[in-house]
Amino acid sequence: MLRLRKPALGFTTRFFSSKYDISVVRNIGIIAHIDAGKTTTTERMLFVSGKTKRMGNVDEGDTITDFLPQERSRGITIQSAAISFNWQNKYKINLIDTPGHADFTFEVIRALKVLDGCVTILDAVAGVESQTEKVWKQAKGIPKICFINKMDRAGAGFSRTVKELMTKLKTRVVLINTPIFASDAQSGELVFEGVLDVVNQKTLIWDTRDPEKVSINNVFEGSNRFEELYKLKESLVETLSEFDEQLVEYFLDNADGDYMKIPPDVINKSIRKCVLSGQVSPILCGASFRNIGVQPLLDAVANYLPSPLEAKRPEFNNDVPITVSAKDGAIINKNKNFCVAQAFKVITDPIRGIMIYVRVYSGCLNSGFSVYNSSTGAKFKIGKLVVMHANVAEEVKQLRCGEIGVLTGSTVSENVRTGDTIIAHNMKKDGLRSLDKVKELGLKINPIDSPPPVFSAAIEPRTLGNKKVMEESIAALIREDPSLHVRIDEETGQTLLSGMGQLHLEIAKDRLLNELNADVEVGKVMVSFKETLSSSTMLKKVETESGYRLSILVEPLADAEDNRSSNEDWHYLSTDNNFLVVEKSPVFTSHNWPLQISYAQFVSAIMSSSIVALQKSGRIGQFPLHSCVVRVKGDWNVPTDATSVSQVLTLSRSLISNTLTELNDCAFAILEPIMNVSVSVKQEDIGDVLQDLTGARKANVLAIDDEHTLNNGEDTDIVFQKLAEEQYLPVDTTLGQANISKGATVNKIIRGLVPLKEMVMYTNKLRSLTQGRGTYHMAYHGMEKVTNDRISSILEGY
Ligand SMILES: Nc1nc2c(ncn2[C@@H]2O[C@H](COP(=O)(O)OP(=O)(O)OP(=O)(O)O)[C@@H](O)[C@H]2O)c(=O)[nH]1
Repeated sequence: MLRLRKPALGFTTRFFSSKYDISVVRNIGIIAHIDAGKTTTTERMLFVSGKTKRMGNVDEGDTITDFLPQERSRGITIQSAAISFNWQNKYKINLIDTPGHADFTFEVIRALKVLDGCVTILDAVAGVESQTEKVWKQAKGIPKICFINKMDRAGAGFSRTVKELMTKLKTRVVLINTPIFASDAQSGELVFEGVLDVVNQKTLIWDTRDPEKVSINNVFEGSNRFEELYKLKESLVETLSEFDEQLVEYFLDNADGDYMKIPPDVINKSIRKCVLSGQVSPILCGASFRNIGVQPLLDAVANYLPSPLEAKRPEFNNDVPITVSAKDGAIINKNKNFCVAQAFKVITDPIRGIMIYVRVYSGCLNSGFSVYNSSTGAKFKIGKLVVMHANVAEEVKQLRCGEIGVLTGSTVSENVRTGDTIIAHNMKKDGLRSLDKVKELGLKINPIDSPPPVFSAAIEPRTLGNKKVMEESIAALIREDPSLHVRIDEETGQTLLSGMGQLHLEIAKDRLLNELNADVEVGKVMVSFKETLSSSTMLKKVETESGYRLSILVEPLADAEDNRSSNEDWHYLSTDNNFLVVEKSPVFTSHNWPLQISYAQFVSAIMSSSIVALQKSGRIGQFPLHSCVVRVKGDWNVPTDATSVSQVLTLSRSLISNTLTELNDCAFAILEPIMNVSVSVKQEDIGDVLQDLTGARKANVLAIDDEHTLNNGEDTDIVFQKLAEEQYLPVDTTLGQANISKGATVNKIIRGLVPLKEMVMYTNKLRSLTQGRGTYHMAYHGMEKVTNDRISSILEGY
């Protein structure tokens, strides 16, 4: 028996204090459908790496990463938690465990923004579920490893899940290990006990009572697993050879044409190359709950996922030269001392106050640095820097290129929001003096998109005296979670809180009442409708005696996208798919900037006024505007001696409101959220469920498939179907050969697009139609114009 566990480091040990080697850093995320086992796998990773001394369990509510009271009581992940640990005393892994529930999709989006690689977890019984497909698409361009978890469950199908991965996610795969089962002496049933390691040509069998004990044995020619291993290794090498000529050369020159003679380091190098170029996804299997398969998964993270040196570059608003050096990491604009970081998460800690999570993309951030927020134009000093281990903080002096850490301190809280770009300069005392005004100070990493909120609820203080506490508490919630939105209804004066779903609003209510002690009453949860424009407004212009000049119009997003040119600068307005477009000024350029205020401050002022003006301007139901563009013409002017942007703010707000007021009613249309719904039912219930969906719920049914079908209707790819058929896969002994192609259960999946309004209270209806056997999952698909015959029913509810 070997012990695979590494010595515990404890929470406060800095991993690589003196010499910093960026190539050993792995910034990874764990993504999957709800309940696939993300948190359980994270918890086991922390244990086997020596980070924790005991294993937490989701079911007992004592995990490290799910530390919010709501997470522990409900057994689900609500917010993504970041934790750092090391592996093999060499690799430093910064891991983010993300939520699987569709209502918390923003948490996944913002984590993916700063991650370099992902582990996708799958439930071996459920296979590729709808949210897996969604997060896979969201993680486009990020190298991914797949871990087929829950191999211990009855009905687990390893090969069936691999086939689904290939056909539904359209990915090429290489099998790193496959399951090993043993026959239970008493029941005769197959019990999952370990894996066949294809790369190292070994078997790994876990002692489930002690997760650190693993029995590792070579598979020699003539032994009972050799034939299977040979076929798997052949398939692995053949797939890699399609993408890696060096491996073909090695095979021909050094391995005498024998797949088994290619050593693990050569295979690992080839897999790494193919994973980084996005050509294949390595597949591993295990049962985290039974502590099986986690160590090989961590090896795969270290071996195959990119370091920050190899990771995809962030997308910037401006073209700027980026080079990479092994010592310094990314160097932006040939300036080694130029630090660019992005804030991706804000939390309020009861002891430390506001904490801003950042990812450093170039240079170093030091505690006490003067920094610049190029998204808002604010300058401020950062306080302490810390690295988080879930909810435990370790103070550090510096965050270096590629690292993920947290900014703290009172100045930080007022000056940074989620998505902002932080810029620092490590050369002079006044770190900002020698930076290029537009190329460096104007550099912004594209912000983090927040999907539109689809549900809202009115919130009222129980007494008038509680109004201020309520407003401050809502502001604190939104600062942490920008996928929550608040607006005041102009007509009723009510405060409306909107979010991604019913659960999202329920959790927000819970936090307002119990964590933030806001004594509020929350009304009925209602669907959030929007309005949009079908034609542009007139251009409105203002010119003041003191020298301000602004020309603004509002247009439909589709029109602005059709006419997009390099002469304009696009800024996302943080909500409702709205944008601000600023046409380039021929007067104020990078070389000629005589103004006291910065470009970032000017843009930020118009962004704020646009957000407020667009929220109030719907004509038919007074809903917020969606998919619109506020365009500022390039002839704008600000007096050179103006030190504040308050005038820009006031003027732009009234221009936008006035030009929208002048539009005809027929230029507005109501939009409603449409959901991607999949309902899983028994064959005998399908008729009733279908009738209810297509009748009362106005569903557009796209497909009815067998569960585990390899064809997911919508966009089947013949090439991947064929590749999946040709892929060598071990027989799913737990299911029997026939089940690989036929599907293990008789459940049917109905997939369709349904207006969210018609899905309210669906849980109860489905329960009664299926005697509690049916389940469903829905996720936001998009906003669609409401047909004329439904407008009155929508307005009735408001
Ligand atoms: N049988 C079995 N159950 C598992 C395994 N891994 C996780 N589970 C169980 O599956 C359930 C969900 O596990 P979680 O780790 O919370 O799943 P998750 O993907 O983090 O869930 P969300 O974050 O809420 O989406 C819990 O009851 C776990 O005990 C496994 O390997 N085998």
